[in-house]
Amino acid sequence: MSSVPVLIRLLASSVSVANRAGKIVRDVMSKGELGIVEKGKDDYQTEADRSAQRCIIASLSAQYPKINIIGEEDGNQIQDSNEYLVMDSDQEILAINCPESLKGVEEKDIVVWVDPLDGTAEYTQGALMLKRDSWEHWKSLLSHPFISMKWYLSLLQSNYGFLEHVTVLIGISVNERPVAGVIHQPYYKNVVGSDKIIGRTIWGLQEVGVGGFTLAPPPDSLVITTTRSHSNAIVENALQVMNAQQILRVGGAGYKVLQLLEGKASIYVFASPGCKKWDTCGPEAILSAAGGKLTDILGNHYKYGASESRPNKTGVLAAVYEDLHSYALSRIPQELKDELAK
Ligand SMILES: Nc1ncnc2c1ncn2[C@@H]1O[C@H](COP(=O)(O)O)[C@@H](OP(=O)(O)O)[C@H]1O
Ligand SMILES: [Mg+2]
Repeated sequence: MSSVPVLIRLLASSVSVANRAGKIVRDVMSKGELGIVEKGKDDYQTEADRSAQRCIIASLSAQYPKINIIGEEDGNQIQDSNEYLVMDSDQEILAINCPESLKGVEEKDIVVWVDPLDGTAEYTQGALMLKRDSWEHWKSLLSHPFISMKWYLSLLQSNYGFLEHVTVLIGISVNERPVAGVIHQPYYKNVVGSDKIIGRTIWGLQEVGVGGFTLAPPPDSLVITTTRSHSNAIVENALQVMNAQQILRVGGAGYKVLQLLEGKASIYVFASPGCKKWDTCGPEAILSAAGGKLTDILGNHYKYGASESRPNKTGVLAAVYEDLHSYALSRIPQELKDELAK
């Protein structure tokens, strides 16, 4: 076991702990007590964010004490977390042949970025689906302060509301660059043989590739994916200049990168400082392991060293093909780049 390089062991542990965190996310939802805290404008935290982060940080730091692990939520108290300790490792990942360039990586060289629940807005809105069999519930939603008629209709039409947009993200960086990552989708519905399976885990590793899903080429027409809950005038401006056939507004950075990887969207454009390092580290690692590229709106890569500032101040631009990324970059007007770089 100890002959397996630390980077491979860490990725295998991250896959296992992300699965457990996904179960925590589902359990909090089914208990129905979300414990919502408002961190800032349009920025919420729930009991699921807190507990899933405790589980991930406690489990990884118990096994890899010298790794610097940074989570989205404050207060990484790891006392009382024994119930959450996950010491399993994904066997498929453990069997991977480590690329030469990563064999010598030591714990002290690694920074891990954790977003225990990406798409919190969609998660809290998903709670509205809990009592979906009750007519009284649907009637009461009509007067809900956060729900427009358009949302109401889209909620009525879907089984899970926006819960499929929710992901657990773990990004592994070395020398400031993301080299491996995990995106777990707690509400993904899957049928294997006659069994209904809920949840899936996608991973990527530099020079090795990706797993947990089927990589698909981008759609024939230009489809842009972007935020559905954090838009503003600059974000919309950057969308307009793309000349897209369709705009897919979905929640979470992880889910948007999944849209690229599964051929549902061509480019992810978000011209705003709202995303943070934990939103992009894991997704960027997987996207680049699949041959894609994630940068800011100016075309520069983010750095993931522990001392980097948390916000991705100059936005996100990503695509599964380099030429689509270059196209998108060429469409962004200089004034817009200047505005974000201010
Ligand atoms: N204006 C803003 N304020 C706070 N967080 C923002 C934001 N814009 C984007 N984000 C964060 O970036 C992630 C993706 O956002 P979006 O779904 O709008 O594309 C979300 O992560 P979390 O859900 O983990 O908080 C979201 O909170
Ligand atoms: Mg997030």
